[in-house]
Amino acid sequence: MTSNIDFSSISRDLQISRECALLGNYDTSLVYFDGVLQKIQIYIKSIHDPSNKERWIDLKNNLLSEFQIIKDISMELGSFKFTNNKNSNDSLNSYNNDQEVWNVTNNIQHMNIRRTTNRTTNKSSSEALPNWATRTPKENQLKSTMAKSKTFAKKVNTRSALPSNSNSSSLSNLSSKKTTKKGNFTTVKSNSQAGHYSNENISSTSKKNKAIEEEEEPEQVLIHGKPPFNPPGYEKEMIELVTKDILQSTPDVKWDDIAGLKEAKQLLEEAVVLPLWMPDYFKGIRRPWKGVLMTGPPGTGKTMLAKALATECETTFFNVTAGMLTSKWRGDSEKIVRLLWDCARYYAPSTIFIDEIDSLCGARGGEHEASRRVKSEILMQMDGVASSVSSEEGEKEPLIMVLGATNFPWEIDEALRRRLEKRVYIPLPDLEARIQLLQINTKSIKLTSDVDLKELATRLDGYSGADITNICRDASMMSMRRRIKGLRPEEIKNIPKDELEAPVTLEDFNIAISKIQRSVSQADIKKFDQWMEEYGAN
Ligand SMILES: Nc1ncnc2c1ncn2[C@@H]1O[C@H](COP(=O)(O)OP(=O)(O)OP(=O)(O)O)[C@@H](O)[C@H]1O
Repeated sequence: MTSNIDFSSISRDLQISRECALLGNYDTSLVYFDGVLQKIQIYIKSIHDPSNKERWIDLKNNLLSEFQIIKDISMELGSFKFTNNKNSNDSLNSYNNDQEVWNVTNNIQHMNIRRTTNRTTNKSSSEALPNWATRTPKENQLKSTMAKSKTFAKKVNTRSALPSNSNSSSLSNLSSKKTTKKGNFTTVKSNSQAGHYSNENISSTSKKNKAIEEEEEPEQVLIHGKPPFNPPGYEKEMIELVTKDILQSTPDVKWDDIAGLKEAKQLLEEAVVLPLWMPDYFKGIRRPWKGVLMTGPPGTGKTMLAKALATECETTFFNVTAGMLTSKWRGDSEKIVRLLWDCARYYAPSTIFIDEIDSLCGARGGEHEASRRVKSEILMQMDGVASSVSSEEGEKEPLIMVLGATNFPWEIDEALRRRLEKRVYIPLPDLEARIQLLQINTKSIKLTSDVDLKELATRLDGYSGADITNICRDASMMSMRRRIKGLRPEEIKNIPKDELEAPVTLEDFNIAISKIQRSVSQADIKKFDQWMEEYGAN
């Protein structure tokens, strides 16, 4: 079921994305980048050969870190907020001359693009990573730019929030702990140093930047009111992988962001919420499900469902791909699984989402030793968790829901299948869901009157949610592409924003639809139907 990947469109979009980033147009850059990552993700899901898959996963991870840098810069720039205080403009002007802290765009414009040699030159074209894939911007340079812009943002925010006649003593009330809350997460941060720096001459920055960075107390994130998880006996790097990369503070997806899939939403909610509400009832034979498997074609919303479940049910969300558990920790792979479950118990109630769970199984004949060990440990943890939750002793046991997702359910062996007791099919969107998808994806853009979403949805029969999102993204960029065609970077930078915001026309959609093919074939759907008939349980 290898997807036909359109390398040239990925290459073009990545190039546009990087150019936009270089020009300081981060929002557009992120939209393109997101599209590229999604296409690559769909392709990865369709690769069977483990070594080829691993190469593409590495590539995706490299691109993800590039994406994250652009996202961070964009967020930092967004945080440069000023009060209405008329002095705030003056403050800003005084910083403008400070090349060290202000030249964000210029620094990025002048960064070089690193080219590394493609080590896969002997591979066939579908196996070898294309040239564009191995280029990444100088991350260090971007990161140092980020550090500067962060420091700058802190100063500007601190300074502009102050009354114009403020002095150090009147700032003592700022030296308290500041607590912000988002979902299950509370951030406690001491800003006691704010007063020290706010009245100083900000243009002599570098020493003070350092001072701020050195003196600042790290943020303490409390999850479910608990301090950071830091068990003895594990390497720091391992703990960081689980608590920073796998544990996702704010999945921030709501049920309403997901088109269709009503039954899946209901089933998942019941599987997690009811045992939380009625722990006494869900004991013995009524114990909660050990795990739920979501299966279906790529790009149908499985990951979104897992994230929404965690958001809506307020459980701590652990988002992991099987590859993350096996690739880096080959020698120690079961240890990372134990740590993951310990962490999930600590922050319970928790949802552990394991994407590409099929890659832990050996049905393809290529099971690595690491995969085998990870799988056995997961099975043991699931058994352990389930038996403790169902304990009759009246103890309140931590609730951990394991959610697996796969595009290859037939690859999952019996042992794992048995633990994933509920098996839910996540299908391609029906007409109603396609209309909703188009509505969700076009809610922030203007459409001309000839665009009829219902008619478009009818034409998009057989397209996945991800395909439809890509079509909307592509269509929404058409007018911008027309406008910048043939222009030089300086000219592009000077185009007024409203000229780039022309409404999207039916013709734009037609062109996008003609370029983006259905990523799922009828034969694939048939395979899922057969598997669900035999093993489905919902
Ligand atoms: N039902 C849906 N509602 C809204 N957006 C959707 C839906 N299905 C897919 N999408 C869009 O497609 C993208 C990919 O979806 P998601 O990653 O959840 O799919 P998936 O089934 O997990 O795919 P894969 O199997 O490839 O991991 C989402 O970011 C979203 O933009």
